[in-house]
Amino acid sequence: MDTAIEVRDLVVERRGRRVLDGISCAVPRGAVTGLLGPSGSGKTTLMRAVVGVQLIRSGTVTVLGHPAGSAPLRRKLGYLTQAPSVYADLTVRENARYFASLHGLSRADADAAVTDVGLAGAATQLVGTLSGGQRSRASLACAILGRPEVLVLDEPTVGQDPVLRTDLWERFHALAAAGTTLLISSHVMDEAGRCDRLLLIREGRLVADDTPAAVRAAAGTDDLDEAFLRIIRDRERAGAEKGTVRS
Ligand SMILES: Nc1ncnc2c1ncn2[C@@H]1O[C@H](COP(=O)(O)OP(=O)(O)OP(=O)(O)O)[C@@H](O)[C@H]1O
Repeated sequence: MDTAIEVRDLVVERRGRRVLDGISCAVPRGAVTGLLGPSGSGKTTLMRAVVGVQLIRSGTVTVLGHPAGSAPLRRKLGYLTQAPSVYADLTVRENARYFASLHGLSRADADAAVTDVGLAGAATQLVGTLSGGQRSRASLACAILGRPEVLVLDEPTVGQDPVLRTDLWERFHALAAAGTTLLISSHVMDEAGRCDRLLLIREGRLVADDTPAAVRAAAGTDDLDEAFLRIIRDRERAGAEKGTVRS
């Protein structure tokens, strides 16, 4: 496997509480990897560590062979945060063109990104007047327009209707087919099946790192929601048995 992101023994504490507890995983290049887990399980924290904006307690995070957050990665990594990061007093197009200019890209590149996220019809609308889902797509346009080698997208499909979600997933796969590495978080299990690989995280620990097919097979169910529950139950049972042996 050609690895784009490598995480080793990552421990993160926030306000004195351990929120990532020794995570190790590898994210393959040119594929869509889903980061799935319940609310508060540590998905955003892991993504922040990959982007290099999270203070870490120990461990290493390497992206395209460089330490996370280091200068060579600045132009190579795009990050979509959960909170839209576009200017409310500019139109969708003005935002995209502004971010394109920062990357030395053309207006045509900016307009293409706006079209890619399905916002061509709202290009001249002020971001402050968009719906939540549209605003999130305006942010997404700005994250993808530099054609970064690695895209870290924190819940990019929240608030989108089913048709748009399908369009966005098709776009993600088209980007991966063109060589982009995508790490995408979601807590919606029906999106897990759309990923090439899955990282399942719970309470700051990785509970699965495999393809959706292998996760289904290991858990003995086609339903990924159920598979996730079974994996957790099995781990808890194994942990309890270990505890019994020790005592
Ligand atoms: N700024 C912060 N200060 C202290 N603790 C934080 C901070 N941000 C998050 N946490 C805690 O870290 C843990 C992991 O949070 P994180 O945002 O990474 O989870 P998540 O899986 O992305 O959740 P969600 O799906 O709800 O976005 C949670 O217990 C959360 O309360």
